[in-house]
Amino acid sequence: MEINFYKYQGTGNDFVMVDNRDRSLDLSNLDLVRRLCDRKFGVGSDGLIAIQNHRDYDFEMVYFNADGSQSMCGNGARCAVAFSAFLGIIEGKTHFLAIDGPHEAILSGGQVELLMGDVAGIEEKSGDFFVNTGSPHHVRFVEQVAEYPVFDEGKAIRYDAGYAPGGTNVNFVQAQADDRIFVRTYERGVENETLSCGTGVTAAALVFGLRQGQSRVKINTLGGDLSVKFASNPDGSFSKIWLIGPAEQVFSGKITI
Ligand SMILES: N[C@@H](CCC[C@H](N)C(=O)O)C(=O)O
Repeated sequence: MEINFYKYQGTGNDFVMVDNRDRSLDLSNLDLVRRLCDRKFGVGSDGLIAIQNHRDYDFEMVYFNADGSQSMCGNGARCAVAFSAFLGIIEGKTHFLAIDGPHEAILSGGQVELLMGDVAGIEEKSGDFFVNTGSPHHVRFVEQVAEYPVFDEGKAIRYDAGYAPGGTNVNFVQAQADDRIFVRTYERGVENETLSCGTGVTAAALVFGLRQGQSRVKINTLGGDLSVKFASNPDGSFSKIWLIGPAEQVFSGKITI
């Protein structure tokens, strides 16, 4: 059996995308998901996204990490919006469903503005921070993020007993200006550093923006530039959180299964 797939990247976070409106791909087959994401034995990606029909939304995004686990993916959602426009499901604006609930997005040129879910607040963790932006994120500020041992430190925190059993993603953040940060992320489910993580930079931007009194933060990642704007509320929560950045189709092909 052959299935058409597309490859997308959003600031270097890369995804195998499948139009699964006909449900031809069996998403309960996690061995297949893992094989397609494998960089040696498959297409190779940080995750796989299936676009499916939904009665109440333009589409549903079903996201898997490369290891077959599921969570919310901000960069993946931006790519899913671009892919849905490519498929003719949506035009400039959309209302779609992801694992953490409904989202809105605006697509203009190659840029996607994604409305994230509201965030309940920021937890302090012995000088670091924890924020759930649809996926769990530990945030640590460091001096020289370019030289920081992201894999080793990220893995240690990801598997820390305090985050068991689910674990967490881990973001290392360097302030570059009053309204700009550099972020490197160790992602659970990929079990490695990725070039960018959308929910991760959102978590880092909320912590940094609140501290700096900024409602818009620019973010550099190893894979490119993003920005986050948000409203902070008196009770410590955040709303109207927009993650903004590029999403691009890089190639397409056929999967033989
Ligand atoms: N790369 C993603 C995050 C994907 C989910 C994460 N690895 C997890 O399991 O929590 C993003 O862009 O947000």
